Amino acid sequence: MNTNYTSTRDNSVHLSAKQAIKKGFADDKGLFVYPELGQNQLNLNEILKLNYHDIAKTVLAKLLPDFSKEEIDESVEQAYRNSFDSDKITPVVDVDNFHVLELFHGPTSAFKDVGLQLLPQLMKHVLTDDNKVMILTATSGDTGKAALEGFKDLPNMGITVFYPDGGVSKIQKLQMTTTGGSNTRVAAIRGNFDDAQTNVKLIFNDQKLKDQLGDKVSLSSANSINIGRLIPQVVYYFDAYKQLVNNGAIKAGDKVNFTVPTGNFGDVLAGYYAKLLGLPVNKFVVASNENNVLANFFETGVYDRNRPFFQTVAPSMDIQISSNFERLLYYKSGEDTAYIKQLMDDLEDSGKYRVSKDVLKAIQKDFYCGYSTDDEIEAAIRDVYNQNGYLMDPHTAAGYKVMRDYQKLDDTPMILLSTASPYKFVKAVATAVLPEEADSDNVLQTMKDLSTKTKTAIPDNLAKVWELPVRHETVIDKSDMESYVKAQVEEVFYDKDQSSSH
Ligand SMILES: N[C@@H](CCOP(=O)(O)O)C(=O)O
Repeated sequence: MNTNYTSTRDNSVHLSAKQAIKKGFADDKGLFVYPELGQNQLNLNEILKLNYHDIAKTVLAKLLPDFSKEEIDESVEQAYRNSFDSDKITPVVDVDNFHVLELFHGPTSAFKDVGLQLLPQLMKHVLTDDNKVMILTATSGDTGKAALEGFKDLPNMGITVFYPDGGVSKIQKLQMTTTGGSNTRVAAIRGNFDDAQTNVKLIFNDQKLKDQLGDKVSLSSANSINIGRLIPQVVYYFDAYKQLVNNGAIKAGDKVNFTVPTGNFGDVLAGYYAKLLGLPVNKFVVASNENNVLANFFETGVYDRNRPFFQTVAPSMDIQISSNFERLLYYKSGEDTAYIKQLMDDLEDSGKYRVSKDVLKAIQKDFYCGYSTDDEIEAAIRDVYNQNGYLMDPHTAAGYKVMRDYQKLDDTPMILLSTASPYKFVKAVATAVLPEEADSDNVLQTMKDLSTKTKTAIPDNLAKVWELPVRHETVIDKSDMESYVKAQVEEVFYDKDQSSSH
């Protein structure tokens, strides 16, 4: 068996990709990583000849070596055959002197669909006949709905989503709470995203709960902490580069920059994996919102989450513990798992850690980081719409502002990742381009007016979500998440007669 994966916190761990996907999260609280990722690169010239599906198969074959060719082919085809409204899956659009990589053409209008249409298909090949898995997901708005949609009604799989009560947009909430399916569960928690993510991680490592669930039921994750969610995102970096080569914007081998708005650091880490696998990238420009822990880290080398938590107009990035940053530290420290364990223990004990000068320098070599305030996000949406007729969502707009700052230093061709449809964040977008309706409580009407004014189509799933009955109204304390999970495992796997209204 190929046991290519280890833990960021203990290099004596050896697991296959299938085992890592099934577990989602390491027993030592670390994340699964593929050591020496840069040692065996992909052939860029070959990749440039492929369509999206075939690039996906090539990347997966490299990073998930214990999946058979048939398993990978079937998973990719099932994931992407009919679910996206663009043949390109993730099309690149030219705007001004930069390119926008639109990642919101999937069934829930967010980039999370790219990973979460594929992860459930991979999971089918991971579970043996009598295995059952409950997928636990912490969301600040986008991952939740994409995970619910991906895992809905799949045999032997259940999906439980926790979101911060009052901490997501009205439409994000509606998307999640109207989800059908007999195996879907959604609970708002009294707390923020970091509380949800921290408690989900604690639940994964709760031995008493594992004993109660027994051998046949395991828990796993649909967040980017799971390599099966993260690796599919590597694909669109290669595909975007190919699109630029094909439309003559760059020549094969030229370097590009990517700007990535991010909270949990998964999306931009997937880009770094693409670079390690041979994609010619000069810089990754990382954009946060006012929860600017990462931006401060890039200046000081100190990751310090002891600060107020802000609810911003870009709620999916309202995150102060960027889980995947741990994976970057692993690679940038020379895969020093003892060092990573020490840093993460410091974070747990005191809410902060300081990296060495060498590690900070190594990170700054590939990454630049900045942040955007709510006012800057609003101005960016307005300016780009007025000047270029292109409508951005608030997260993409946060990226735009930081990208413009960085472009003063470097004129390498730039690709800005657009992470979600503007129609998921109608209030913030209307404030920028439809100010007369910004205060309206009628979000559906504002959505329609936004579409009329900007001559852009409302994605089907977001237009129809208003007609669906609300099925999930549970609100719980964060301290009750574990008992909630236990009860949902019982219902989903052992009591098929239960009403699916939760
Ligand atoms: N931004 C996310 C938060 C979780 O991030 P993930 O990429 O690790 O799933 C969200 O919208 O839920």
